[in-house]
This record gives sequence, structure tokens and C-alpha cells, in this order.
Amino acid sequence: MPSASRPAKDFFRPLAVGAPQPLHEVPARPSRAIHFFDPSNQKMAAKIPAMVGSVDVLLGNLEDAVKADNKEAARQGLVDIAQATPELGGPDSKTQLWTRVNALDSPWALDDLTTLVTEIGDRLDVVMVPKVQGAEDIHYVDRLLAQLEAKAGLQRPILVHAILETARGVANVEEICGASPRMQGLSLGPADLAADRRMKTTRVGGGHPGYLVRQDPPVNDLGVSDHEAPRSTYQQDLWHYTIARMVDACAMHGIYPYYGPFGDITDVVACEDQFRNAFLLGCVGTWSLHPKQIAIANRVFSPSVEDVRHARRVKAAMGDGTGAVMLDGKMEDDASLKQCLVMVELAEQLAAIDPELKEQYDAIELEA
Ligand SMILES: CC(=O)SCCNC(=O)CCNC(=O)[C@H](O)C(C)(C)COP(=O)(O)OP(=O)(O)OC[C@H]1O[C@@H](n2cnc3c(N)ncnc32)[C@H](O)[C@@H]1OP(=O)(O)O
Ligand SMILES: CC(=O)C(=O)O
Ligand SMILES: [Mg+2]
Repeated sequence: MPSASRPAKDFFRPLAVGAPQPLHEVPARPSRAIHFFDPSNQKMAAKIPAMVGSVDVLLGNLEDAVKADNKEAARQGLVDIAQATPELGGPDSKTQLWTRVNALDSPWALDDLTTLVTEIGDRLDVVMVPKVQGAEDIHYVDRLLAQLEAKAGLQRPILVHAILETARGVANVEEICGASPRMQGLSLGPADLAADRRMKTTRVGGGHPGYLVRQDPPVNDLGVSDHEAPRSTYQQDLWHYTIARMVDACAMHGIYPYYGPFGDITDVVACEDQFRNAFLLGCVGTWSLHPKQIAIANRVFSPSVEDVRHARRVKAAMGDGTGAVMLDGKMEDDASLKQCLVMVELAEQLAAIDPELKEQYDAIELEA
């Protein structure tokens, strides 16, 4: 949907003479795990070529977590890795190549974009822009990318992904999503967002034991509450509101929402829970900061065999897709069929790139 600042007739016009035609629809490419690496870290960088094919997205991170002294080495390291790994990135690759550039007000962002588009623009699928505050940030990147694409003679537009990590960014989430046909998706930035909002968590993503609701106290025969009695508490999700807003804004604009980082690398159980909450709420993927988080993300963001089996059964039972039927004691109708089709379509997309999942999903058809 065009943003208010550009008339509908101009929304899909290239922003520079010779730039590729913007896409009318963001391609639905699997991106369960966006795996972060620091291209200036030799040990990490050496592992990247072998990871191609086993993770949906490899992202060369140039922003936070890369030391200021290493910014240029990281940028050049990413160029070197892309040039030495031809199967990484580009429209037909099994593993997409993304980058997170430095913030637009930093001394590095301009050189990040200029170097990467010029040197490896044909391989770069998505540029993640941190600390996006409003549509004006996307408009700046949009025009600059168009100029650089034209200069580099690129045939395919590079897409843009915004991190939501300021209060103003959250307040402007809808206009950010609709600011350009390049917009591919949004990720949650829980660390910067917590700081900007003056939240009192020092964790990178995940829950907090203090954010809870408590069971009501028991009441005696005289109607007096016993506040000292033991009562259950239920931890709540600090990020529910923001993720729900992101999901709605992305769905409205036909782009994709993602959870972000889960900083407690050792707590794989809570990591899986947080990822699953995001999956259930509508996110299509998440970040992986450490190799051990890739398998968690791939598992969580792939529909289970049980869910796919159920979805296919409903699809078969619903015939032309209208009316109501009973299946296993439950009502299914036009609307629940649509829910099931979300599951079936995702399973088909993932099966196309993941042979193990394909085998599992194909086996369902044999049993049906
Ligand atoms: C709030 C935000 O902005 S989040 C996004 C920014 N943060 C990041 O990108 C962090 C990325 N991840 C990392 O920097 C690291 O994983 C750390 C610092 C968290 C942990 O690193 P380590 O202490 O080296 O972890 P660990 O010892 O378990 O690593 C095991 C191996 O995996 C490698 N490894 C660790 N992380 C990664 C990674 N992201 N990608 C590839 N390889 C990795 C290590 O180099 C190490 O290799 P080795 O066995 O040859 O020695
Ligand atoms: C993801 C990120 O950049 C943050 O949490 O700040
Ligand atoms: Mg951040």
C-alpha cells in the first residue's frame, strides 16, 4: 500500500534512472533463522562457507557487536566472503545473503551501503537497517539504493528490512512498513528498544521473572482475603504488545515480521519458548546469534507434521472451501480453512528447500 508521501501512480517507479523495477510483491523465501556473524572475526568468518545450505539466511553484521575499530574490516570481510562463496545469496540461492548496516546517523552507514552494493550488490538479498524511526529513514535508503543499483547495473532490487528498536519506530510502525516497495520485513530489537523506552530489563530479549500476574488470594467464610497464603504466579511476555503490533503492520503491508535476538545462548529451552510465541503470533522467523540457535529456529518456524496433517485433512474435507463440516468433533468452515491454508502453504515453501522436512511432509500424504 503506497505511503501518504508518494502518490499511488509513482509508488512502483524506480527512484533513479537505470535502477531495477521495484517488486509488486515481496517474494516468500523461507527465512526461519537469520544467522548473524561478524565478518571481521576470523574464526566466525571461516565457518560461514560451510553453513551455506543449512541455514535460510546468513547475515553479515556490521553494526552493534562489531567493535568500532573493526567496522572497516567487517565491511571488507563481508565482501570477501560473498566473492569467495558463489552459492551464497542471489535469487536462486538456498541460503540468502543479508547484511545489517550501521545506523544511518553513524560515520559508517554511507560507506557500508556504497561498498556493499557496488561490490556484491548482485548477491545481496536484503539490507537490514537498524534504529529506524520513521518513513523518512526508509525513503533515504530507498533513493540511495536506487542510485547505487543503477550505477552498478543491477537487474534486481535489493530489499530493505527495518529493526524496530525505538519508541518512535514503534509509534510509526505502519508508515515504516508501507514506506517503499523494497520493504521486506521487520525485526524486534529488544535491547535498544528496552533502553529507549526506559524499560527495566537488562536482558537481550526473552521474559523477566518480575513481569507477572498473581493468582487472587483465597477468601475465608467471612469474606476476608488471606494475602499471606501461597499463590501461583504466571510470568508474562514483555514483548507481546510490540510483536503483535509488528505482525499487524507487516500483514497489512504484505511483508514479513520476525522475532529478534535471544541473548541467553545457554538457555535453549527459554529461547525455544520465546521463538514459538513469535511463530504462533504470526512471525515467519527469528535471529540466531550462535550456531546452536539455528536448529531451534528451524524446528520452531516449520509447522509440525501434526499441524500439516490436520491442515490437509481440513482442506480435503472442505471441498470447494465453503460451508461447515465436523472433523474429530470440531467445526471447520471457510475461516478455519483459511487458517489451515496458511499452514499448508508454509509447509510447501519449506519442503521446496528442506529435503528432511519434505520427506516428513510427503509421508503424511502416504498415510492419509
Ligand atoms: C542486540 C543485538 O544487536 S543482537 C545482534 C548482534 N550480536 C551478534 O551478532 C552476536 C553474534 N554472536 C557472537 O558474537 C558469539 O556467538 C558470542 C560472543 C555470543 C559467543 O561467542 P563464543 O564465546 O565464541 O561462543 P562459543 O565458544 O560457544 O562458540 C563456539 C564456536 O562457534 C563459533 N561461533 C560463535 N558464534 C558464531 C556465529 N554467530 N556464527 C558462526 N560461528 C560462531 C565460535 O567462533 C566458536 O568456534 P570454535 O569452536 O572454532 O572456537
Ligand atoms: C536486535 C537489536 O539490535 C537490539 O535488540 O537492540
Ligand atoms: Mg539494536
